[in-house]
Amino acid sequence: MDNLLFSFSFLCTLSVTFGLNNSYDLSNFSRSSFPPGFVFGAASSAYQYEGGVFEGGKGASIWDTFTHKFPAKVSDGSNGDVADDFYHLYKDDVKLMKTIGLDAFRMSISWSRILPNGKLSGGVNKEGIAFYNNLINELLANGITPFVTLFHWDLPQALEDEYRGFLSPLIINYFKDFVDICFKEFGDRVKNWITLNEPFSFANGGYDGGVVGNLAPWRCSAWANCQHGNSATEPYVVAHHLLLCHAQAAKLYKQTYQPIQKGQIGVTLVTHWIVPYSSSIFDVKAAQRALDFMYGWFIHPLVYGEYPTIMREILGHRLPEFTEVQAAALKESLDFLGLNYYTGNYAAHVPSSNGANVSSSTDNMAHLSTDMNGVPIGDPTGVSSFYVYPKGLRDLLIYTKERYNNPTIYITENGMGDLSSGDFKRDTEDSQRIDFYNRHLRVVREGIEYGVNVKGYFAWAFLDNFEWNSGYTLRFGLVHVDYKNGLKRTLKSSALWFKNCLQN
Ligand SMILES: N=C(Cc1ccccc1)N[C@@H]1O[C@H](CO[C@@H]2OC[C@@H](O)[C@H](O)[C@H]2O)[C@@H](O)[C@H](O)[C@H]1O
Repeated sequence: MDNLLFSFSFLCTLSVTFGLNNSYDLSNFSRSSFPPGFVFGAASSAYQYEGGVFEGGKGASIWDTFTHKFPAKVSDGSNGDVADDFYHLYKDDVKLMKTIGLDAFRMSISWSRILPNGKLSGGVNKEGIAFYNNLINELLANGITPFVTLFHWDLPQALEDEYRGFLSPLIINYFKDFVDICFKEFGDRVKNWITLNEPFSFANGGYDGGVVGNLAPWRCSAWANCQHGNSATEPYVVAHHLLLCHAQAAKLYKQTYQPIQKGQIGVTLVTHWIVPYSSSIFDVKAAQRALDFMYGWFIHPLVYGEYPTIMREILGHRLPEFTEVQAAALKESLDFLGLNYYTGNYAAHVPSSNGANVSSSTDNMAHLSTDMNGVPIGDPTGVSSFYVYPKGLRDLLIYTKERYNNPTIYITENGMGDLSSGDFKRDTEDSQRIDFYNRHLRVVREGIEYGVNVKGYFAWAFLDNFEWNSGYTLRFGLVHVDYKNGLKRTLKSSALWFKNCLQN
């Protein structure tokens, strides 16, 4: 049994042998439950929060284009033109962060707000620089540490039009020019940088759509109902360029800025935890394949400088190669790993496709499901594909420690969505969200006790916001936003629960 499978099976055994079971003591957590200096935060992203779509000199992003050209791809036909109007309301929101007692706030920088047409040659937008300086200063003035994501999917439309965005290797230098400005302008105060948010989701959602649904720029094969694209090849090209963008950005930061600014840089990856549908070796192997195709696709190159063996075996030349220099740059690129975790899935073996309808979502030869013999993997949530499965987060943390050299980890997103009911009381008295956070924070603490090097935890999300293909129909926030009443903010029960826990 190869060592990957061994470690995966080891993990399954562990959860039985050591009684790491599913029943949780639901008592509230307190800061003292976690190591000194453990960071508690909440997260956001530019397109989902800011609004100000064309204010202050901002250029169009692919999400501005996608939501305006294809409103039917968003369940309520909405867009981020206004969103939470964070662009204008951020000072009040920072005060709410302080009221809750958050240590940190994860935000992203809109590339097209800094470089309206994506490139230096198009000019730097000074109003964009000013907005992020004001936001960063407001956070710091209120004792809140900014964690800044440089790319959270909102690519400048101009780069998509001129070069096809991340399908072109040219994107690597354009991304480097963009992050150079950010390090230079904000790096004296920003000490926690995340290059990319979920390269898996951008590559799968933007170029295949099979797992996360169709995200901008909405390319995939014709048989999957896209006008342009190739689900069998483009996700791997885009993912390769995303990894090279990350490596270049990290190299620039470490060589030019880190010695003076003394910050740290990492990347945020997302994965479900994958459980074999049965104890048959076929399903155990299918689960490992599914994990490698979602998580290993990115973490393996970042730790070992190469894609998982199983991906190379299945994909052959569909999977690009790293040069030795690129592999070395990847392996040196992480000060920390950001992990986004939402749910678990079962995986059952399926034979390889007969050559028809090949896609990155089915290359793993695994059928993913959220139930076993009709029994769901956990409590349902407002998101039809997300079930509450805290054990998966613990198993993921232990797996990452054992398999990927025990990196420093921040949980950069964890949370649950409710279907927006329109009833204020129902939407703000969110007891299931309290239970969700309590159960997931408990397993983070178990992971730390097991020796996993977790340094912080960010709730997704700080505010209810524009939830991509779900628009405003889903609410993930600790803070309620009333879209029918001037975007009024109200702390939900979960925000008050966090406040209580964080002050002890
Ligand atoms: N949404 C993702 C991408 C994803 C979706 C399904 C399965 C795996 C990964 N990831 C993070 O989830 C957060 C919650 O995402 C929601 O998940 C459920 C979907 O139905 C909904 O459309 C999406 O916004 C996003 O707001 C963050 O911007 C993003 O970083």
